Amino acid sequence: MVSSSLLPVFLLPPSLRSQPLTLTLVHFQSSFPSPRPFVRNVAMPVLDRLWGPDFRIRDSSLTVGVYPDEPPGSRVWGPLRTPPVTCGGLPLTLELPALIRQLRAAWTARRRGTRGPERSEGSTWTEAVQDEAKEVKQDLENSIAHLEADGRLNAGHAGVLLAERRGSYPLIDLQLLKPSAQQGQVESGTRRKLKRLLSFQRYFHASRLLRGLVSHTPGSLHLLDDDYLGQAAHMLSKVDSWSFDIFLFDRLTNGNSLVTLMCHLFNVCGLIHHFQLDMVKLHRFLGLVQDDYHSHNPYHNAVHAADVTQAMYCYMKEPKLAEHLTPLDVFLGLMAAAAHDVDHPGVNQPFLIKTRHHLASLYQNTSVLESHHWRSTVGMLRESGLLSHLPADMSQDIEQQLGSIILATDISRQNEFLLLFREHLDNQDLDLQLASHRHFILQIALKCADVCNPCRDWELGRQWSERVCEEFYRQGDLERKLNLEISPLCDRQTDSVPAVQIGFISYIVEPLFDEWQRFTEPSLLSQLMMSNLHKNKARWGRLRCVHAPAETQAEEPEAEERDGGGEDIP
Ligand SMILES: Nc1ncnc2c1ncn2[C@@H]1O[C@@H]2COP(=O)(O)O[C@H]2[C@H]1O
Ligand SMILES: [Zn+2]
Repeated sequence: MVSSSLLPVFLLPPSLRSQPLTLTLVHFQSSFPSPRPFVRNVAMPVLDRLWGPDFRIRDSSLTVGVYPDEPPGSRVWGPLRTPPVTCGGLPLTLELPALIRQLRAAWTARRRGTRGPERSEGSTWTEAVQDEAKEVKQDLENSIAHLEADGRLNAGHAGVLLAERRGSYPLIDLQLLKPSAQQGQVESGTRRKLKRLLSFQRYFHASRLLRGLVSHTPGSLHLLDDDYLGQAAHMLSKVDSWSFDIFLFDRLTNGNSLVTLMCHLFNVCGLIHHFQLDMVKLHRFLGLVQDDYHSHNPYHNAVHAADVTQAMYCYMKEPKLAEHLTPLDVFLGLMAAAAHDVDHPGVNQPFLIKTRHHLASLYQNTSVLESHHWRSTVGMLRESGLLSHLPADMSQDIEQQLGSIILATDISRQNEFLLLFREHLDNQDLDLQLASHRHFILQIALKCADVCNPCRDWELGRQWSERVCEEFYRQGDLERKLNLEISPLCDRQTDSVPAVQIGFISYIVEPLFDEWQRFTEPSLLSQLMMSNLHKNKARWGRLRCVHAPAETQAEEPEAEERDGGGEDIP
C-alpha cells in the first residue's frame, strides 16, 4: 500500500461546490496499481469530508467515436460492452478516464457560466479546443511562476525527481488537509498551495487532451509543414529499412515521431481494421504515451521509443517469425515497444532505491522502472478507452501480456532470457504455433530492439551511444551533488564513451544478437546487423585508443569471457 501522502489527488476548487454538478476527481494514474480500493478507502472519506453530502460522481459520455471505413461490429470480439463498476456502495458506472472527462465538462460549464453565453450550435470542437489552449497557456505561465517560487520542488532527493517528473501529476500531500477541516474549509495557506498545484495540474491534464490535436488542426499547418510531412510520408514508405533515420523522421514530424510511426504501422498492419479501433482514441492514447516520455532525457525519450518500435517492426517481419504472428501478436509487439520506457525518469533503478523514491517501495525494489512503464501504459490505455469495446477478459489479457513483454526489457534479467533462448535453439524446440512460444519470442525481439543501437549504421548508433552516456553522466553528476556513490559507467571523468560502448557491445549486445541470428537465419537483416555491430565495435576500439591515456586502456574481453553474457548495467 502506498502512503497516502504520495498519492496525487485532484480536487475541484471550492467555487465549484455550489454548482449543480458537484464532482471531485481523484486521479492517480500510474502510481497506484489498484484504483478502486484507493478510491473507496482513502479518497472517498477525505473527499466526503471536504465536499459534504453533495459529493457524488456520475457518468457522462463525452467521447466522440470515429471509426475507419469498415463495417461496424467485429467478428472477433462480439458485442460491445462496458462492465459496471461499484465503489463504496455507490453505483459508479465509470472508470477514472470518465471522471476526468467529467471534470473537464465541469470546467467548461463553469467557464460558460462566468465568461458569457454558450457557444453556438455551429461552433466546432476545434474552436473549443483552441479556446482551451489559450487558457491552458495562461495557466501554464502562472503555474511556472508558482513552481519556481516553490522551494519544495527543489528540496532533497525526492524533490529532485519530483521536479523532473512529467508524465505523472504533481503530488498533493493529503496530510495538508487538516483533520479539522469541515465541509471543504481548508486552511488558507493550504488552499493557496492546492490552488497552485491545481492550476499546474490542470495544465498537464488539459495539454493531454489537446495533445496531437492542435498541431493537426486543418489550417494550422504552414506550407513548410506540408513539405516536411511529405518527406516524412516518403520516409514511411521505407519504414522497414534498417537505415531508417529516426532522428530525421522526428524532425520532419515536428517531434511527433512516435505517434506518426505508430499510426502508420497500425494502419499498414491492418490492426485498426482487425481490432475495430476508434481512431480518435488511438490517437489520444498514442499522444499520451508520447508525451509521457521525458523530452529532456538525452536517451530515454520518445525518439528512443520510436526507434525501438521501428526495430521491433523489422524483427516481426523476419520471415521466420512473420508467417506465425497473429494480429494480436503484432498489436502487442508494437504497443510494448512504443510504451516500454514511458515516463522514464532518466535515472536507473539503483538510484531510485538509494534515494528511496516511492516507485522503489511501490514495486519492492524489483523491476521498478519496467513495472512503472507497464502500469503507466495500462493507466493510459484505460484513460483513452482504446480497448473499452473489447470483452473484459480480452483487454485484461492484453494488459497482462503487455506487462510480461515490457518487464522482459529489465536488463538485469538478461541472463535469464539469454540462457532460455539458447536452450530452445540448442534443442530446436521452439514451436511458433504455440502462443506461449510466440510470446517468448516477442519478449526476445523487444529485448533485441531495445539494445539494437550498436547494430545500426555508425552515424545513427554513435548518436545513441553519446546520448545514453550523457544520461548516465547526468545521473553521476546528481550522485556527486547528493554525496552518493557514483554508479558504474556514470562518471564523466573516468568512463569514456568508447569504453562504455565496448563493454556494452561485448557483454550485452553480441551475446544476444548471436542467438537472434541463429533464430532468424537465413536472414539478410541479421547479417547486416552483425556486420554493423562488428564494424562499430572496431571503430569504438580505435576511438578508445585515441582518447584514453595509455595506462587506463583496458583490454577487450576475450571471447570466453563474453560468453557468460548479461552483466547488469545502468
Ligand atoms: N549504446 C549503449 N551503451 C550503453 N548502454 C546502453 C546502450 N544502449 C542501451 N543501453 C542500456 O541498455 C538498456 C536497455 O534498457 P533501457 O532502454 O531501459 O536502458 C538501456 C541502457 O541502460
Ligand atoms: Zn528502452
